Parts: sequence; structure tokens; C-alpha cells
Amino acid sequence: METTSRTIPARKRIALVAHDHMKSALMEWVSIRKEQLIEHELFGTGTTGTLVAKATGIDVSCMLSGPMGGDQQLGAKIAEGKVDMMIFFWDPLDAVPHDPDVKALLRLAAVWNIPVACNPASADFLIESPLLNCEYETRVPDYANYLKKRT
Ligand SMILES: O=C(CO)COP(=O)(O)O
Repeated sequence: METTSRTIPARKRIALVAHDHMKSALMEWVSIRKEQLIEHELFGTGTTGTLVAKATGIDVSCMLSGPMGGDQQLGAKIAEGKVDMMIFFWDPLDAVPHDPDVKALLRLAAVWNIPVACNPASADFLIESPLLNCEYETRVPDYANYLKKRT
């Protein structure tokens, strides 16, 4: 796939997602990182986003709950270039009924080359990155060219 460049804004659009057994870890992380997160625009799956908004007082644009389609809604936003990074504490020790949706969300994050953290340590590294508050030139699939070649 050929790529083209896209400018990720300084104020990031950050998706926050956690599976049920990981929600307490995400809530703890979010409360520690509140001052950094408040500078950015937050999105979340239904339950996670609502919990984050209640705990921090930061506005969160909430999708549907993950198993009800929220993972797919976030995936669509990533594909449309409307979400710039994702903190997704998925559960490595339990199965979820919407595993295909989880895979699809993680896959689209990889396709569209957004930074993803899967646990508190990787989330710390992302949030401490000097790139967090700067514009960043990233490579994304050259969709216009892809379509042109196929039509
Ligand atoms: O299931 C999820 C991600 O796959 C998260 O959904 P909720 O935030 O609605 O619990």
C-alpha cells in the first residue's frame, strides 16, 4: 500500500477503552494523568467513556458500549482520520463476546498508523512522549491513489 502524509494536530483526539476487568486500571491511570489528558479531546466506548467523564470531569464523546457496537464506531473514526491515538486496556486473560470487533478496532489502528497503548506502562510512555503536544507528520495509506488504481 502506498502511503501519504497526514498531520496529526497538537491537540490530540484520544480514544480511551477498557475491558471490564481492566477498567479499574484505566480509571487509576486516568486519574493520575488527568492534567495531561485535559489538554486533549477524549473519546471512549460507552461504559469506559462515561466512567472517565464522571471520574475526571473531562468531557468525553461516548460511543455505544463496546459489545453493542462502540468498538466499531471508534474503528470508523480512526479510518476517517478523526481519532489520533488510542489507549485500549484490553483483557489478555479473558475472552469477550465481541472479540471480532476488538480485533477489527486494533487492526484499523494498525492500518491507519495511530499510536496505541495496551496497558499502563505503554500508556505512560505515550503520554510522556514529547510528540504528545506537537503537530506530527505521520504516514497513512494513500486512499485516493488506492481507489484510483482500482477504478
Ligand atoms: O468492550 C469494550 C471494548 O472492546 C469496552 O466497552 P465499554 O467501555 O462499553 O465497556
